[in-house]
Amino acid sequence: MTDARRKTFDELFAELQHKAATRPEGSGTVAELDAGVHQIGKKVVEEAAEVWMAAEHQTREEAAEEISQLLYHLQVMMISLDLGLDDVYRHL
Ligand SMILES: N=c1c2ncn([C@@H]3O[C@H](COP(=O)(O)OP(=O)(O)OP(=O)(O)O)[C@@H](O)[C@H]3O)c2ncn1[C@@H]1O[C@H](COP(=O)(O)O)[C@@H](O)[C@H]1O
Repeated sequence: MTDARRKTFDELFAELQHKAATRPEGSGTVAELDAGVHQIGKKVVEEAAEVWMAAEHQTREEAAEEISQLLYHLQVMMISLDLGLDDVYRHL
């Protein structure tokens, strides 16, 4: 991971929505969506634990990477539940 910004939260969400709609071959997102809410939930919990461990025992950069992965899996869960960004943002 470089310091250059690759994409924002909203941009990633739009990309994942597009993947879900077009189902390109080889997409990990499509595979995770097909695996279902239970499996996505396990990834969310796994990544949350990795964020915690990285925060306590690893570098800030490693923690940032784990946080990005947690955000990704949360977005997959949102799409699986047919939740849009506004459905979540209105609770912030
Ligand atoms: N940002 C992410 C992203 N963050 C995390 N992950 C996935 O989350 C998992 C990270 O888990 P770990 O590092 O713990 O690795 P792991 O435990 O070995 O992973 P698994 O064996 O469980 O798959 C991996 O499966 C990654 O592929 C992501 N997968 C995809 N994206 C982005 O999502 C977009 C769509 O991706 P595709 O659907 O694959 O085309 C692209 O822009 C990608 O860059």
